[in-house]
Amino acid sequence: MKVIGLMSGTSVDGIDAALVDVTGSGYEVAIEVLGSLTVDYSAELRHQILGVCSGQSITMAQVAQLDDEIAIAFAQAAQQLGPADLIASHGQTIYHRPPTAKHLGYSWQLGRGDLIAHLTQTPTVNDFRQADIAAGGQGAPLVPPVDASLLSHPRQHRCVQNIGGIGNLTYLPPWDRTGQPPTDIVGWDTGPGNALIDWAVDLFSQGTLTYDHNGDWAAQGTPHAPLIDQWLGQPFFQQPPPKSTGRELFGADYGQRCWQQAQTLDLSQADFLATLTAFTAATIVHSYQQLPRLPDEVLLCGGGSRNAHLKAQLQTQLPGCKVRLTDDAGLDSNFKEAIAFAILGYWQWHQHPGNLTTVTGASRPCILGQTHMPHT
Ligand SMILES: Nc1ncnc2c1ncn2[C@@H]1O[C@H](COP(=O)(O)OP(=O)(O)OP(=O)(O)O)[C@@H](O)[C@H]1O
Ligand SMILES: CC(=O)N[C@H]1[C@@H]2OC[C@@H](O2)[C@@H](O)[C@@H]1O[C@H](C)C(=O)O
Repeated sequence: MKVIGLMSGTSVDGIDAALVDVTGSGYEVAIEVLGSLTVDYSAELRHQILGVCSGQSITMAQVAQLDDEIAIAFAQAAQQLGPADLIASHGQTIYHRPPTAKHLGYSWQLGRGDLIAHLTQTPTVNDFRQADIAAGGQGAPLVPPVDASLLSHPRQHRCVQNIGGIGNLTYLPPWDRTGQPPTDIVGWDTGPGNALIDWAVDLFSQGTLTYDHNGDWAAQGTPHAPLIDQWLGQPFFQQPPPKSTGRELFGADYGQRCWQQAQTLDLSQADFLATLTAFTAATIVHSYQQLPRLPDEVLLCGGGSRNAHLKAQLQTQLPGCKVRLTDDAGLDSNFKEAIAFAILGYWQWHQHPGNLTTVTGASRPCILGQTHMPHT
């Protein structure tokens, strides 16, 4: 079955799309990636989405307009990849509230599925996070079971580390990828990925740059170790899994507070970027220290895997693990999340549960997503 996976994440940079031929059943799926592309959001649309994510008030009419603009952009991205049997669209997260002891989680993705189905004349699955959340789960991360199916190694312990706007890990004990996955797979959000670095680069470049290319700017500075230790003391990092987070915590306000602290210590812009980058690496390593054991290999994906400075820091802080890219295990690190949603869509179509309760904390396995059929 040919499935198009569509994903735009917490970096809000654009839509990643992958056309994937998926075969097999359950966790024993096989894939061939037939095409992929990224469609950048227009500066105006990105600005609007970031505004909403940072808590800016908008009217219901503006929400409706934004929802449609995102759906149209997603449909156009799918159309560029050509016809498919199914579209699996994550949509654009504009709000994510993890569950607490008092209330269920809440997660809102814009880009309505009915409109994508109508515009592309292709059945479309979306709203992947809702069923897991209704069952008491975090609703995120959802990609770990796909990581298990595509990236488990028969003898080695692996971790897959996505570095998007937010970072998330999947811990994969050895598995030969037949039958049911091991019950000790875990995964959770590690904290900020590129979100804080992107925020600071945007500020320092007065909006002319959106990210620190290869980490070159951070590489010119010196990290401030006591500040990193202080930031790691924050409750999110002490909280046991399952856990998830978003721009609601690691957004502009958080970045602003960090920059104020750095200024009182007379840190230069480069020193601040070096500190944020080292902090991002430290949050990931901190999460790995909570695992049953350190992995033999860490496979990076997401845009942050192209930040050479961040990757080098991870390798230094995890001396016993080989830090590589998912490409080294045969999966394109730039499009892994889009490919993963194609598989999650395939699982919905075949009514196979998509969440791992050991990851999200949901009370039961759930069929994830809603399918919208096109009306001819
Ligand atoms: N060459 C590079 N050097 C440094 N950073 C890079 C480079 N290329 C991309 N990035 C970073 O990757 C980000 C985009 O990553 P990605 O597309 O994985 O994010 P995302 O889709 O929002 O992810 P998620 O949903 O997992 O949060 C950019 O905002 C930028 O910070
Ligand atoms: C609510 C939401 O959109 N969460 C994203 C985000 O981006 C990274 C991290 O936070 C992860 O938990 C999740 O995305 C990935 C694709 C997931 O669900 O596995």
